[in-house]
Amino acid sequence: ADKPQVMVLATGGTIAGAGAQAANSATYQAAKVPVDKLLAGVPELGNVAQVRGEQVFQIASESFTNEHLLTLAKRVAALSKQADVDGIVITHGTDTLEETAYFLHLTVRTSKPIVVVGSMRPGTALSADGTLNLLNAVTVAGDASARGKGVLVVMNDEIHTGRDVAKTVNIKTEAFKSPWGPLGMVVEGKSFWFRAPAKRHTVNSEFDIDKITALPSVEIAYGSGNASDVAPRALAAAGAKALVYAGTGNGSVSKQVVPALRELRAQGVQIVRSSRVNGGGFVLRNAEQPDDQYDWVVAHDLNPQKARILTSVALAAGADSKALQRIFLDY
Ligand SMILES: NC(=O)CC[C@H](N)C(=O)O
Repeated sequence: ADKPQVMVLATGGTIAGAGAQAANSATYQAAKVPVDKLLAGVPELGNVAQVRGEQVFQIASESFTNEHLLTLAKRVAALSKQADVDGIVITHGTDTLEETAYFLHLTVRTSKPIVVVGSMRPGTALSADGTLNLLNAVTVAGDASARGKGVLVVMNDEIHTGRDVAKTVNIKTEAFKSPWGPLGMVVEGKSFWFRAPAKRHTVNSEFDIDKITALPSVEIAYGSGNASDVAPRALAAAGAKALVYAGTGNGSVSKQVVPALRELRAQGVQIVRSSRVNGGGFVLRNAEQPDDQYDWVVAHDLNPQKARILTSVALAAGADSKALQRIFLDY
C-alpha cells in the first residue's frame, strides 16, 4: 500500500503488437493487445507500483492526429490532478512517439512524472523489448526523483527528455536517441540521473492543455536536391497556417523554393526553417537565409516533426512571428 500509484494509459503501437511467429520481429500487427493483458504480462510491475490501466486508443502512432493529441493530453492533465495518481505512463507506437511526448511536455502543467514508452518488437517476438521497457517506465513514473523533469521517454534502459528524443533507426531496439544525450538510466528497478532539461516545460510552460481547444494546421515541406515549390504552395493553398521547411544542412532553402516561401509569408503563413539532418540539425537565425528580412522563424535544434508540434501550440496561443521565434529559443 506504500507503493506509488501509477496509471498506465494505452494507445496502441508495437508494444501492443502481435505477430504470427516468434521470428517475426518486423512483420506483425501493431495495436492488438489490450492494456489489461499488457499489464498482466509483467507481474513484476506489482513490485514497483500499484498499477491501473486505461485504454485510451488502440492505434498505430503514424495515424495519430491533432485530435488524438488533444484527447490524450487532456486525460493526462486530468489524471495528474488526482491525489491517487503519483505518475502516469503512456504506451505508444514508436513512429510518432517523439511528437506526442513533446506535445505533453509543452502543455501538461504538472510536476508529476509522465513517461512515454513503446517497443521496437511485438510481445510475440524473440527478445521482445516491451516488457522490460514497460517495467522501467512504471519504475520511473513512480519514482519521486523523476518529478519536475518534464515528460520523459524510457526506452532501452535509457531515460530521455521528451523534448530532445527522436527515433533515429528502425528495426533495432536502440532506436531512440537524444542529440544532447539521455538524462539518465534505469537499471534493476532504480533510476540514475546525470542531467536535467534546460528548456521550459510542464509547470514552467506558458501553454496549458486545459485552454487549448484546437490546433491549427501546420504542415512540413521537405527539402532535397531538385526541390520545387509545388509542395509548399499546395500545403498553403490547402489551409496550412504555418509551414515547417525541412531544409537541407543548416536549414538551407533552394533558390527555386525561396520565392514561394516569401510569397506565402506575405500572405500570412508562418515559415519555420528546420533541418532534415538526422539527430543533430541546428539552424541559426540569419545564417543561410536572411530571416530578419523575410520575417521567417528558425527551429533551432528541433527536428521538423517537433517543430510542427511547437508551432501548432504557439499559434494556438496566438503567437506572431516574433513570439514564435522567442518560443523556439525558450522551449
Ligand atoms: N515500433 C512501433 O511501435 C511501430 C509500430 C507502428 N508503426 C506505430 O508507430 O505505432
